[in-house]
Amino acid sequence: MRRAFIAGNWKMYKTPTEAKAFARELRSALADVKDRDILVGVSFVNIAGVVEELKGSQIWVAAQNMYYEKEGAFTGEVSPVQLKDAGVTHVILGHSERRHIFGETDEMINKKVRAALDHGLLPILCVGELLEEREKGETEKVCKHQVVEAYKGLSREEALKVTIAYEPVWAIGTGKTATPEDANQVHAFIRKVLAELYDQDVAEKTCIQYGGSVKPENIDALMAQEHIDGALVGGASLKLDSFVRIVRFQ
Ligand SMILES: O=C(CO)COP(=O)(O)O
Repeated sequence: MRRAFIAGNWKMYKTPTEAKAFARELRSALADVKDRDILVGVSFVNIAGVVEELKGSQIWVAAQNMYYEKEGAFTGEVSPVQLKDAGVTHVILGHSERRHIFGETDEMINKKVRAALDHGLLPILCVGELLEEREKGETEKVCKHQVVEAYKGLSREEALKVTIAYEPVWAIGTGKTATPEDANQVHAFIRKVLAELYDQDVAEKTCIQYGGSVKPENIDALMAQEHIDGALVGGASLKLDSFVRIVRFQ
């Protein structure tokens, strides 16, 4: 059985002061939850405060992006070595907002996945199709391409360290969720791609989260699906009650 993994992606929300206070509240509200993995993905400037608040708890902290070089003249960028030292365990890579607003390519994402693993960070790789791609029936083709490109050069052992978040772009921040059955079908397909790239064991062990308008009202139905192992939650992770309810899915 795969362990459930619920992650909040705070995106570019919360100041350092707000993030610290929220992390403290979250820690106490979730203190008794031990049977699932929990993570918050925070802005770079919020890492130090949130890591401090969550130290010794079971809630992990992720960055939402990074550069793939370990150091150098890359003004404005943040390296995996810096992130590791700052206390994050995971890094969200290839989010659709990175791909579509900031022009990240599959090649860059592959380099970032490589660099994260080289420096002891666990990648959460986001994949997902645009609305027009879904309408053209290209969902599987797009997701396969993004997975194959991102995993290029990864050994089997490295592949086992990657979490995938399937986030259909048309469902992000729109209130439209893929139906649990539709999402499950794509998750099953992604597992098939992993079996082709590696083997059945990698396919079965890889955690695949769903993301896109996850809310307290739909989390239970999503998590009831065989191939949905968790969620990457945007808007609904910013409020204590809703994120706590999502983490406590039944
Ligand atoms: O992009 C997302 C998580 O990474 C999803 O965002 P929403 O939950 O706000 O739709």
